[in-house]
Amino acid sequence: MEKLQLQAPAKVNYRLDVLGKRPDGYHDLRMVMQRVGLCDEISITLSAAPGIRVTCGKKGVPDGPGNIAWRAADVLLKLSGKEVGIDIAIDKRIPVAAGLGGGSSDAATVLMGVNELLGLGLSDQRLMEIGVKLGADVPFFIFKKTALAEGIGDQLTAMESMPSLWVVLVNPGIHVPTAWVYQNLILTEKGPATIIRGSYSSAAEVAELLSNDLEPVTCGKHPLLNEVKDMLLTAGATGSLMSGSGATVFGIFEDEAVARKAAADIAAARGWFAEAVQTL
Ligand SMILES: C[C@](O)(CO)[C@H](O)COP(=O)(O)OP(=O)(O)OC[C@H]1O[C@@H](n2ccc(N)nc2=O)[C@H](O)[C@@H]1O
Ligand SMILES: Nc1ncnc2c1ncn2[C@@H]1O[C@H](COP(=O)(O)OP(=O)(O)OP(=O)(O)O)[C@@H](O)[C@H]1O
Repeated sequence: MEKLQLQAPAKVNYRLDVLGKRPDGYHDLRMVMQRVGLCDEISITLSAAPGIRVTCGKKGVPDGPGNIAWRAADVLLKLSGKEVGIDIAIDKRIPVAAGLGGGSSDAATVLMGVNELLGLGLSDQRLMEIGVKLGADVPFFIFKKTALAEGIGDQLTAMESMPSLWVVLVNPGIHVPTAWVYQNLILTEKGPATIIRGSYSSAAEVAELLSNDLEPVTCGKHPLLNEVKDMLLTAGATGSLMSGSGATVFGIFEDEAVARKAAADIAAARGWFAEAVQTL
């Protein structure tokens, strides 16, 4: 039957301001979110045998109903009322529990893919409303543009203009549960919020935007991450920051060769995950 082969990209947070805690335990945020060209490969196949089957085969990622991609397919299959089977195979390239939104991107990609395969005709807006119930980052991956994200991360406004950059992602094998980071965040009174413009035109301008309120929490527990940030700057990055709740750290570069050399040198020296990718 019908099959789709799709790519689910990772994201980095150029900025993450925590504005306050909500009565439901979630936090109000103000973020700038950017997709990057490190992708999970997802194939979705419709079959006659009813049920949803997810295979991933990556350590730390469950097959079956524990997988966020399974839950995404389940919502749409139930909504369709159809008696078909959905087989999902995920080739996981994005580090897990790494602040790169890998699970959220898989879920968003499955929502968009199953919508198409089952001919449901749901709008992106509707898919985003369904997606936010699976995870706060899911709507961003359906939006598909560099965004100012507010609310819990689901109120999205497209940035007017952002430069195409090289991003070096470095993960020293540290996995951090997002819920733990938010639970250990100490909210402090801050001065007036920095203005976020709609338009940035160079790595130097984006570097001025780089700031993440979750960084002190994760770096406090894993001080090695401060060293990773410095390694990226020494290797020529215009700026470096932890992404999301961590523990992946990224550096921004204008020059492809410098970015590729930085990633190769860090991977060779320390044996860590280090890749140079482009912004999407
Ligand atoms: C850190 C980020 O990745 C930045 O983009 C997101 O804020 C997290 O997005 P996510 O992983 O899709 O988040 P969810 O799966 O919905 O929630 C994971 C946990 O993070 C906390 N959480 C998440 C989003 C938010 N605005 N406030 C929160 O406090 C909640 O305690 C929740 O239990
Ligand atoms: N398809 C999936 N891909 C990755 N992790 C998954 C998936 N399904 C379930 N999980 C579980 O979700 C947790 C981590 O999710 P994910 O990789 O999205 O974290 P993250 O990259 O830190 O996300 P964020 O940037 O939103 O903080 C792990 O406990 C993992 O077992």
